[in-house]
Parts: sequence; C-alpha cells; structure tokens
Amino acid sequence: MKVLVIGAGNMGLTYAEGMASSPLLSKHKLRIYDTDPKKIESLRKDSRFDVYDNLEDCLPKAHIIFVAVKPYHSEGLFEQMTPMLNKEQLFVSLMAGVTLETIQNGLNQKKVIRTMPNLPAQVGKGVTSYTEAEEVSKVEMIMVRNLLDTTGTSIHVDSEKYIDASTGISGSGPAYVFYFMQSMLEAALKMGFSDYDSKVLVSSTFEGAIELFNQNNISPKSWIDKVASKGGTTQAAIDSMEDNNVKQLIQDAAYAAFDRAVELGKDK
Ligand SMILES: NC(=O)C1=CN([C@@H]2O[C@H](COP(=O)(O)OP(=O)(O)OC[C@H]3O[C@@H](n4cnc5c(N)ncnc54)[C@H](OP(=O)(O)O)[C@@H]3O)[C@@H](O)[C@H]2O)C=CC1
Ligand SMILES: O=C(O)[C@@H]1CCC=N1
Repeated sequence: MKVLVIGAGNMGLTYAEGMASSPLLSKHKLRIYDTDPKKIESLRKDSRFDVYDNLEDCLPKAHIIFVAVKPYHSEGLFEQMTPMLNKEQLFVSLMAGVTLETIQNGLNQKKVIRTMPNLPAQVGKGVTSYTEAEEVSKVEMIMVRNLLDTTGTSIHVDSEKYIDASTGISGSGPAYVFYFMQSMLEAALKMGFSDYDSKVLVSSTFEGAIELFNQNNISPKSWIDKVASKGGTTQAAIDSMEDNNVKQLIQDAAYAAFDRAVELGKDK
C-alpha cells in the first residue's frame, strides 16, 4: 500500500511517523510531500520516509492520501492535485473545519474520510475522531482506522457535526490543558519556587491526577471530593473557581473552538 502524507507540519509529520511502521505499507516507505525546502532537506535524512518536493512524482501512484495542510491552503492544493487523481484513490483529511463536501468538490473525488486528530499523537497518545463519505467501503475504513491507530486511539463518529465538536474537545483540547498548566506554573513561580521545582510540582500533579482518573472508574467530580476536606484548602480553591464561573468559561471556550470549526467549513 502506497500512503502519501501531504504537509509535513505538526500533524502531518506526527501521523507520518506513526504510520511509517504500519504493516499495511508492506515494502513501501511512507511518502511525504511538502512545499517547504528546509523541511524537505531535513526529512530526506530520515530513512523511514520517501520525501517529495513535487506532486507529479508521488500523487498519481498513491493509494491513500492524507491531507495535512492548513485549511486556507487546501483550495490551492486541491486545484493542483485534481488533474493527477484517479477514482480508486482514497483521501483522508486531517484539516479542521473543511467539510467532506468541500473536499469532494475540490478534488472531484468521492472517497473521502474526515478526521480530527490531536497533538499527543506525537507520543502515541493521540485520539482521532473520523467519519466518512458514503462512497468509502468498509474495507477502506478498516485500513484507515489501522493507520490512524498507529498514533494512539480513534473513535468513529456518525456525522461531521461530531468532527467539529471533537475539534472543540480533543483537537484543540491539549491547548486548554497547557493553558491550565501554564497558569499553575506562573502561580508556583510567584510563590517563590524555582523554575525546575515549579515544573516538577505542576507536571507531577497533572500526571498523577490523570493516572488516578485512568486507573479507576470514578468521575473527576468524585476525585475533587476526595482531595477537598470540609473547610480546607482545596475547597477554598474550588470555591474561588466556582465564584468566577471557571467551569462555564471552559465550556464556552470548547464551544468557541467547535463554532470556529463550523465557521472554517463555511469559509471555503
Ligand atoms: N496542530 C494541531 O494540533 C492540529 C492541527 N490540525 C489540522 O492539521 C492541519 C495542519 O496543521 P499543522 O500541522 O499544525 O500545520 P503546519 O503549518 O505545522 O503544517 C502544514 C505543512 O504543510 C505545508 N504546506 C503548505 N502548503 C502546502 C501545499 N500546497 N502542499 C504541501 N505542503 C504544504 C506547510 O509548509 P509552510 O510551513 O511552508 O506553509 C507545513 O509544512 C491543519 O489543517 C489543522 O487544522 C488538526 C488537529 C490538531
Ligand atoms: O487550531 C486549529 O485550528 C487546529 C485544529 C485543532 C487544533 N489545531
């Protein structure tokens, strides 16, 4: 199976690295195409990949094509791709917002899968939601799921609405977690801890809390109750967050990302 990734940025390269060892590739190396000469030069040193700087050499013979450019680059890219395509090819978009219909019309192709990946895929802990156009077969879905799973876990969703919704939760979500981490780091520094100690305090706290959550079937709310003593320090912190409506603000932020994904789809 010849698999091509178009766009070797944060997402494209992450997925390329995950998929490079997939048995589905059999004897073929993972193929990557990008327009940035510096990226191409550095990727050519990586023996896991066949790296291309023009589409003519890699696109016509590819079986599965992952598209991982920014949404605003997709229109120009599609125009360039269209004359080189054949009807057997399968397209997998990693782009936020861009709809199945836009991709199908842009490429004049029917077999399209839309996904929403996330950055922890870089360490094999990604989560990818995906959905497909009706022209994609069950066998093709299984192959693509196998490829996506090389970066972590994936969930199939029934409609594109849930791709946009998962953009608001898991796609953009790592940035919300980093925002919370950054806020706690800054608080630790203000309290007088060194850079190193602040980092250890914050990262261990996140890691430990996630591990507790993953190893037990208990809701985050119940875990809060286990940390908070009546009239104690945690309750003071939680009361402060509740008084400031932090939960609602976080939900508003997730919806802002969801809404923006829908809007990006309409921009096309
Ligand atoms: N970053 C993330 O956490 C997530 C990103 N996504 C989606 O993934 C997609 C890629 O995002 P990200 O990886 O962060 O972006 P990057 O900018 O890191 O990567 C995009 C890459 O594509 C290259 N490129 C631009 N135009 C073309 C073209 N016509 N042909 C081939 N390559 C091209 C860019 O080169 P140059 O730099 O020179 O423009 C760059 O190397 C986006 O659509 C985004 O919505 C989805 C979920 C999470
Ligand atoms: O910010 C973005 O638009 C992309 C999609 C989800 C994460 N990054």
